[in-house]
Amino acid sequence: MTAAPTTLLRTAAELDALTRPAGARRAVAMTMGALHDGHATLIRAARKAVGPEGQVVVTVFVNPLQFGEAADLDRYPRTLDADLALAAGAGADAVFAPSVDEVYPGGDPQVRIVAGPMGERLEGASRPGHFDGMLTVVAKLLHLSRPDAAFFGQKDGQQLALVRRMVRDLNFGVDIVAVPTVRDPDGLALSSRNRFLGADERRTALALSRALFAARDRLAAQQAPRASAEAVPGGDDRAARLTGLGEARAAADSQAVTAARTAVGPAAVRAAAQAVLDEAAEESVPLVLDYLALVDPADFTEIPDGREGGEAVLAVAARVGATRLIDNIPLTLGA
Ligand SMILES: Nc1ncnc2c1ncn2[C@@H]1O[C@H](COP(=O)(O)OP(=O)(O)OP(=O)(O)O)[C@@H](O)[C@H]1O
Ligand SMILES: CC(C)(CO)[C@@H](O)C(=O)[O-]
Ligand code: BAL
Repeated sequence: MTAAPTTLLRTAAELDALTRPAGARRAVAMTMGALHDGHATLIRAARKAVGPEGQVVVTVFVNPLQFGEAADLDRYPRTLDADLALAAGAGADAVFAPSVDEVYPGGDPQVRIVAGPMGERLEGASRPGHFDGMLTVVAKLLHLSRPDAAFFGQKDGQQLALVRRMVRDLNFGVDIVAVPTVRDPDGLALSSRNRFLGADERRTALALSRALFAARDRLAAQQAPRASAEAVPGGDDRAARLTGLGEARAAADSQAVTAARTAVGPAAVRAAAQAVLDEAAEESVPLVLDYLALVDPADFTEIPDGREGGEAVLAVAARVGATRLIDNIPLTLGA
């Protein structure tokens, strides 16, 4: 079955004139185009949320304001015809694909959203001004499309956290919905920039997701003995009693269990990921690490080594050849 075509809207006036039935909810999925299945998942989630009566608008706009390197902006893929077909297949009613002049008619805007300290860490440190430019266009696109809900991918975790923060701090009155990262079967997070990777580069790039999974597995392995330690009645007391009885082997086992109980920590999680990245740095097509950080999902500050519980995001950014990639994974410490 071929999907109903989406309406292509080129101007703010056309978007403004897009009507919806009374009571129908509108959802927006913002993109920079070169759509892939990660975007399709966002659009399908939006469609599911608003139902068949609702309206799904996809925006396709490569926002110059959020690019630092001119070369990155120039080579960013632009594939509007394929994007329209993908958006239609995923359930979009309309695609808003304005020109740069349409979005910024007076040139670069004088007044912008400032991301603040949270926008200066990690991605913000590597791409100065990126998050100010991103939030400025997200604010504009929210005003132009006036949705009830906007859908963002967890792959761009810091972006998602900042959009949530802007909407809350500045009372935008729109629901921000997060969509889990969609990956290729081998683990690589889908990204429009993946198309720049040659076969060898792609093999090296797999180290990003492998590093995150290694950290997740290290955490799970530490948590399994910890869970059984908690099931042993008496823990440390029992070890002492057994030593007293000369049952040295059993005491050693109990002490190992106690040690495992305290071993769950940020340093071990980071180390597991770092080991994979270090290996990839030695490949003939090397991975060049930008950052690996275990952060608090609320504000993207680094989690101190002493913290053993709570939600965390392990985030990584690296270059392979001329392509810069990011990925992250949510983790629960001490669960
Ligand atoms: N693999 C993915 N899974 C889920 N959501 C994704 C994925 N890739 C992108 N998205 C989301 O789609 C929206 C648009 O992202 P964007 O157009 O920048 O795509 P992209 O693949 O991240 O491109 P790139 O990282 O190369 O700029 C963002 O909310 C982003 O988080
Ligand atoms: C949210 C966004 C569309 C703003 O340009 C962009 O940062 C993206 O594609 O993630
Ligand atoms: N996917 C986030 C947008 C950017 O890289 O500029």
